[in-house]
Amino acid sequence: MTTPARLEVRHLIRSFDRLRVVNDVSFRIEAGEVACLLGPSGCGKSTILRIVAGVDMQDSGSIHVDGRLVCDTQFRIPPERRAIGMMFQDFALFPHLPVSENVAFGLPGGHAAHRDRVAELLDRVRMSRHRDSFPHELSGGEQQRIALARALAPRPRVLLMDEPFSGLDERLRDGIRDDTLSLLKDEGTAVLLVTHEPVEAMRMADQILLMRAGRIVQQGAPYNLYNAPVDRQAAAFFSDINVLTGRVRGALTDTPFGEFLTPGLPDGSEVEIVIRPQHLRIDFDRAGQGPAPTTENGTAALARVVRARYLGRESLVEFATDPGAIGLSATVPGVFLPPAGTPMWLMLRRDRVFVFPRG
Ligand SMILES: Nc1ncnc2c1ncn2[C@@H]1O[C@H](COP(=O)(O)OP(=O)(O)OP(=O)(O)O)[C@@H](O)[C@H]1O
Repeated sequence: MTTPARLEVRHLIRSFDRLRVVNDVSFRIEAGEVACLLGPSGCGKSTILRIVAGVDMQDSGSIHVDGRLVCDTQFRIPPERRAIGMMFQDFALFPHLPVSENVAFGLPGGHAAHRDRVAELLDRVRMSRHRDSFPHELSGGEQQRIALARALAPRPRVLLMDEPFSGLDERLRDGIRDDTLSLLKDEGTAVLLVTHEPVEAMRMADQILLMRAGRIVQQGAPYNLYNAPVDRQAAAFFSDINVLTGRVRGALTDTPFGEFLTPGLPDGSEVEIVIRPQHLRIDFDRAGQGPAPTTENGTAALARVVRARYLGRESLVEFATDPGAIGLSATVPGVFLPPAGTPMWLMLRRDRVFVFPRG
């Protein structure tokens, strides 16, 4: 028998006005693991969070914590007895209570009974000197740290976080995310975090649950989602993509970059060959006839620069193939700004190409 997960959600379904906004969603999160529900606005992420928290009810499916049933359609443990903590986007601190009382709010007996735990958490989030301040005296980042300390104070088995960094200044976010992650790991709680930002999910998650229209379309480690997306949309969620289209003939598809193996797809069917801009190779030998084909990079295709822009850490160069005028983008580290019209040879990193039947 497998060990029960800290949080397990089985076959969750929820409809509003006969529209299924959560459509047969299942996943497991282990203790100490951070899972990110990632997807575009309206795909059902917050609805799942609310059902797990107990403030909304599913139409079917069940929720289990450490193997114990928390809620199905017949049985329901009330939210306050689920050992599930919640941290909201707006932090929802109590304005009339000082920091220490805010942190102690969910603890039976309040601050007086739990001075050590409150002090430990305030120290951990580097807010000890603000213990007597009121929320309005704190910056957004400081309020976030108090909200985190408050959510963790009762040692919840599971912590739910709904876009917890979205209200923060962009420049502060990376640092706060990293501090939050290290505290969550030390506490060993299972975390279900909702976000619509791929960068945030990549940075925070042990496991990403990628959602679209009420379903989980792919789940796994950030590395797997980035490097082995299930379809074109999943690939496009994490970065810009280049797409070449072609038709299968004898398990091969011909493109300006040579033939690609497309086994298992019927003759005549259309395929999309997807590549991220950082995996398009530019050959800098501009005057020559182009590099010889290699197994790693396939055949080179001639293209002309349409536009080049400097983005800070890298440059983005847009090309059109010659002939064919297929638009392709490549990112190049540092400053690389060739003038429009410059001919260049391009190659695709074959091991980084994704081939999908055309959707
Ligand atoms: N109480 C409700 N009554 C009717 N429709 C609802 C209700 N709650 C959510 N919905 C609808 O369900 C869908 C999913 O909403 P949900 O808030 O779960 O999406 P989300 O992925 O969290 O989006 P966002 O990132 O914008 O918060 C939306 O179309 C929303 O309008």
